[in-house]
Amino acid sequence: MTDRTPGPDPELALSVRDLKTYIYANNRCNRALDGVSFDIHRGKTLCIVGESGCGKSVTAASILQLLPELSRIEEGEIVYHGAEGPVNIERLKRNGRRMRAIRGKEIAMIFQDPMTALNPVYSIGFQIKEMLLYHTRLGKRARHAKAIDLLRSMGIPLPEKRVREYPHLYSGGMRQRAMIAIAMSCDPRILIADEPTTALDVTIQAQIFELMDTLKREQGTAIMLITHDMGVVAELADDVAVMYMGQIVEAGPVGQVLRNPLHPYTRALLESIPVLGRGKNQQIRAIPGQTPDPYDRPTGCQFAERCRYRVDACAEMPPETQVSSSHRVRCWRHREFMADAAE
Ligand SMILES: Nc1ncnc2c1ncn2[C@@H]1O[C@H](COP(=O)(O)OP(=O)(O)OP(=O)(O)O)[C@@H](O)[C@H]1O
Repeated sequence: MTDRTPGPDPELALSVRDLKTYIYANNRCNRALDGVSFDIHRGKTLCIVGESGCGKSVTAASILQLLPELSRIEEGEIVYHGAEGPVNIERLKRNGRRMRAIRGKEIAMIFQDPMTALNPVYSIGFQIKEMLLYHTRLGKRARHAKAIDLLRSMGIPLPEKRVREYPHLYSGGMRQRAMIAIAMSCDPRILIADEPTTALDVTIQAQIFELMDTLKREQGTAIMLITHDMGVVAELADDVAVMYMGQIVEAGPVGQVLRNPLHPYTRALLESIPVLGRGKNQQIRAIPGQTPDPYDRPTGCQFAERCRYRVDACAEMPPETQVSSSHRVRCWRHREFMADAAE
């Protein structure tokens, strides 16, 4: 008999399973990530969306082993699928050789504010070349040529001149492009982008998103994009994971989740975005109430207090239910929303 067990998915770049990352302060514990699972695939963008404090950045920091002090991965797995086979990141030493090689070279990150990542006292070219020196075997000339090529491919005009310039001479959009150039310099398999365009105006924002989309399509980079904006999700995501208070409350292919949102929180996020062309009288609903104190969470559904569909059952934590092969949700009442969509 032939073995029909499916082999590992060759497109899988990262898989996170039941990840629990806790932060400790004053003898109290914040379950910042409380059982988070998702996959990131090559050539696809996964958007992680949710309000401030839901755990988006702690997810990124867990993957890169850059967690704040007094925080710890308590349970779960983060498996990076690199060229040399799977690696359990959570078992690596934070500053060990393997983790340092993965961080930056294989999994790169760009941040909201490029000035926090760019060093003001070195030229942009120097900073790209440093990455190449540290992570590749390229010689001096090749590093310089690659730095210019990278700036050119990021749409920076006159790259031969600008490679020598310092960050303060770059505009906000150009700095963000330079940061992406540094991140992409070693051809990472995964690019994590934490709200990369929040500080930029909408035209530049659209250009940066287009650039990220090109990287995904042409280089097969797997992108994990962190955002609080459902508009960004609709535009860029292949898959989406909606987070609330350290849990993924709904996840799936973007078309399925946006067309048929099954969690009241996803619905509320969708109602909170303005739609172009509907005029200024359109109903945009802010989500009422506030997130609970992370150090003193309710035992049941974390969203219940703010949920207009709340019932008694919500005092108990709803299980995660798989509603199709790739769409999952954590809400006692999701079947009713499925029925709504079918009508
Ligand atoms: N350095 C830190 N020290 C203590 N608690 C932290 C720290 N960073 C995050 N937290 C806590 O961890 C939880 C998750 O926060 P996280 O920063 O991941 O949220 P986020 O979704 O990225 O928010 P934002 O959109 O504001 O960046 C929150 O309860 C937050 O208060």
